[in-house]
Amino acid sequence: MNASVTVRVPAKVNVQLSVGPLRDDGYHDLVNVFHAVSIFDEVEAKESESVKVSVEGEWADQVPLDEGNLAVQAARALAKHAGRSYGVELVIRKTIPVAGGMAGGSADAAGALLACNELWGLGLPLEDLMEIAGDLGSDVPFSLLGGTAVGTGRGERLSQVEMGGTFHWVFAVADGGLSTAKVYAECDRLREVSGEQVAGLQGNQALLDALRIGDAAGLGAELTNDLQAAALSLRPSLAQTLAVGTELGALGAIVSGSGPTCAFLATSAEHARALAEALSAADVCRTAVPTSGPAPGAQLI
Ligand SMILES: C[C@](O)(CO)[C@H](O)COP(=O)(O)OP(=O)(O)OC[C@H]1O[C@@H](n2ccc(N)nc2=O)[C@H](O)[C@@H]1O
Ligand SMILES: Nc1ncnc2c1ncn2[C@@H]1O[C@H](COP(=O)(O)OP(=O)(O)OP(=O)(O)O)[C@@H](O)[C@H]1O
Repeated sequence: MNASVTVRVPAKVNVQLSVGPLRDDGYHDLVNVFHAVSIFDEVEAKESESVKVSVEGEWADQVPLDEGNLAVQAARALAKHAGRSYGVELVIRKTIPVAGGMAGGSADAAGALLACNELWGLGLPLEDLMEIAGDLGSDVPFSLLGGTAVGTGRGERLSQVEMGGTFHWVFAVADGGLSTAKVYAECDRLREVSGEQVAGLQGNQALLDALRIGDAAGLGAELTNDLQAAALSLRPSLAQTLAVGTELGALGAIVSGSGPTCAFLATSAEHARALAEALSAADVCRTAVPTSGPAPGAQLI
């Protein structure tokens, strides 16, 4: 048994998010092309008699410290799977924005699964952890896997996408988050009002080809997010953030998942740095962060 284990887990952006009709269980079927990016939370797991959590970093005050914390839920779910009442002290070092559409809570849950599996010496294979992850949240399996992957079902059934290079991104982080459930509900409401019929869900071949050959311009042209209209309806100021990034030369601009973070695709690392500076100066976001993808999934460090 190790006395302490630390895991690093990436944030994500959805480069295609196609949303089907509301299911009877309250979820939506998706075609969800996830792409992990190099913004990471760290989850440290230390020996302890009981399950405890603390959070450090810029976003710490927005993260619950009780049973609502997804990392705590993950530790408990893993102990239950193992049939034991293990304890753990979890320390989350948060860099991923909270309620930002970048799967921050899911990252911490994935980190806790991997760290506790190691701390408790369980030796469960990734496929078992992925199974537990899917019950914790639709995005949690991808946080374990990382890279780029197509998610179907609720987004929890994953198949990895072959990748041909590195993409350079800027994330414009907003003040205040958006509730994922409310954004899905707003998507349903807007569809009801407009009478829009949801067509069959399928992967966009041009997008998958652009990912495969590392074609940033091709990827930028094909970015789509069915939740974007709903996020803009709930947070109209995001329209200006997207417009400014586009005017500043982004190859593509999109709301990240359920928002309110906006993602911009750049031509190079240098372009991403310049774009981030210009977005910050334009005063259309709280902060703009240059980064790249794909990033690896949850990893012991
Ligand atoms: C928007 C995305 O981040 C895109 O990757 C995900 O679809 C959301 O994944 P998540 O945050 O892990 O969401 P969950 O914790 O599974 O679900 C939160 C809520 O989002 C809605 N939800 C989520 C996933 C899905 N396929 N359909 C949904 O309608 C449901 O109202 C659900 O109660
Ligand atoms: N470890 C955690 N980190 C962040 N938020 C957490 C955590 N555990 C529980 N939460 C709760 O979950 C809510 C959603 O946070 P999260 O950062 O996962 O949103 P998100 O990035 O928009 O999710 P997604 O992109 O998966 O839809 C927060 O408002 C917070 O109350």
